[in-house]
Amino acid sequence: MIRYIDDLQLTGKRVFIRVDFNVPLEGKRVTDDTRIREALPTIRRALEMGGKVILASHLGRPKGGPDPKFTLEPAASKLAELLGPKHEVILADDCVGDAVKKQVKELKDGQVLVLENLRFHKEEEANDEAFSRELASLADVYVNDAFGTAHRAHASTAGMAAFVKEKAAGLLMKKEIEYLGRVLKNPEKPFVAILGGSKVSDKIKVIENLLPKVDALLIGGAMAYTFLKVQGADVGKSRVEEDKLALATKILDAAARLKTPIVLPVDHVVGNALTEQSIKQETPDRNIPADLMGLDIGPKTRAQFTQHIRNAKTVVWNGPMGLFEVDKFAEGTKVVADAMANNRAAVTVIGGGDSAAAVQQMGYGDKMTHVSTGGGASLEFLEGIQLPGIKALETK
Ligand SMILES: Nc1ncnc2c1ncn2[C@@H]1O[C@H](COP(=O)(O)OP(=O)(O)O)[C@@H](O)[C@H]1O
Ligand SMILES: O=C(OP(=O)(O)O)[C@H](O)COP(=O)(O)O
Repeated sequence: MIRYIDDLQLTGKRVFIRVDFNVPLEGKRVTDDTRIREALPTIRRALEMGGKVILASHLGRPKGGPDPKFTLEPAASKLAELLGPKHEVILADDCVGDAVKKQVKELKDGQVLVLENLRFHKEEEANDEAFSRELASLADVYVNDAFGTAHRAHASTAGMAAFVKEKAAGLLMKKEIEYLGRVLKNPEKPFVAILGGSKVSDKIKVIENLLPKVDALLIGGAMAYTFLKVQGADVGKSRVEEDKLALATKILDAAARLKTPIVLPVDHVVGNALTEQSIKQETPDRNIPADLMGLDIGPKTRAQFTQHIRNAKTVVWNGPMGLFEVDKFAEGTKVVADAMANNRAAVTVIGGGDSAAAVQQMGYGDKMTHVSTGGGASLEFLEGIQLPGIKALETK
């Protein structure tokens, strides 16, 4: 059983909240504050419930020692801006040690203490027991709201849960488990999954887990060419994982046995380079000229995919339909986002990573039922793996 923050009594207690403030930066500027905004409901709830709020996160992949390039300072400033003048946000110099203990002790009502990057200590990623205990010593209550990092068994995401009196999931974690879980457990039918992105190998376990559950699996993006090659189509210079052809064959056979349609592109937008300078052509069918590569799904495929999405009651999508970073190859990704946004009768869930970024960028974010804040974490969740960060919250 997992308890949620609302199930706890927080008045006067030190509430240690593991958040995922691993946000993209340009210098000192946070270029996408989604993860910070998504953590606000839990932070606000803990403050309203009278808790003394301590936030901890990693940022980037520093090499196990302090490094100013990876300070949480930009994230803490962004948080202060989002929380408004009623709350003071204090950034600690470290995440453990006597100075931090003192700051926790002196924390006043309404103040929020942000600990410095957990990965400045190599013990964090090593899930070191002594370090876990040290983090736990700062907490009366441990709340994990870092869904984006829930696939890591680190001290702050898993280890410390064993050494705290009380533990619970935060509201973002709750939302992620609810919506991603619904897709896996009892999706309303018809249930359509759309997978794209660069590699079959990244999505193989997701395909295997979803195949028996979905009414149709739509495949776009570069990964489609490995499947098309197996089926005997000409794929030209498209990205194909030659060493995954046998695997793709196995998946197509499994789908045939289950009578689950795998819908592959029937036409493409092709080019000769991965840049805006590339030529752009549409193919009349699924074959690609020898000297060109498939960089987006074509208009007939877009229409087919749209039709499937329009009729669905549950849609889950992970991975772009083409080289969406280049405008002239972004149409397929946009059409899928648009079709999902316009199906108001369906539960629409976007796995994190590039597809989530594309959906936000294109302005469809708030039109989806749920856009996951986790890339790797949402993929592993959809693979059916119990994430260590969630498992650690289980109580008897
Ligand atoms: N046809 C294609 N040719 C080359 N690159 C592609 C193609 N389709 C998608 N991509 C690229 O794949 C990347 C996303 O792949 P991936 O990391 O697997 O997706 P996600 O992060 O959503 O799981 C993007 O950079 C996108 O431009
Ligand atoms: O951004 C993250 O992962 P993601 O890019 O897969 O969503 C998480 O914060 C985990 O970071 P990590 O992959 O350095 O452990």
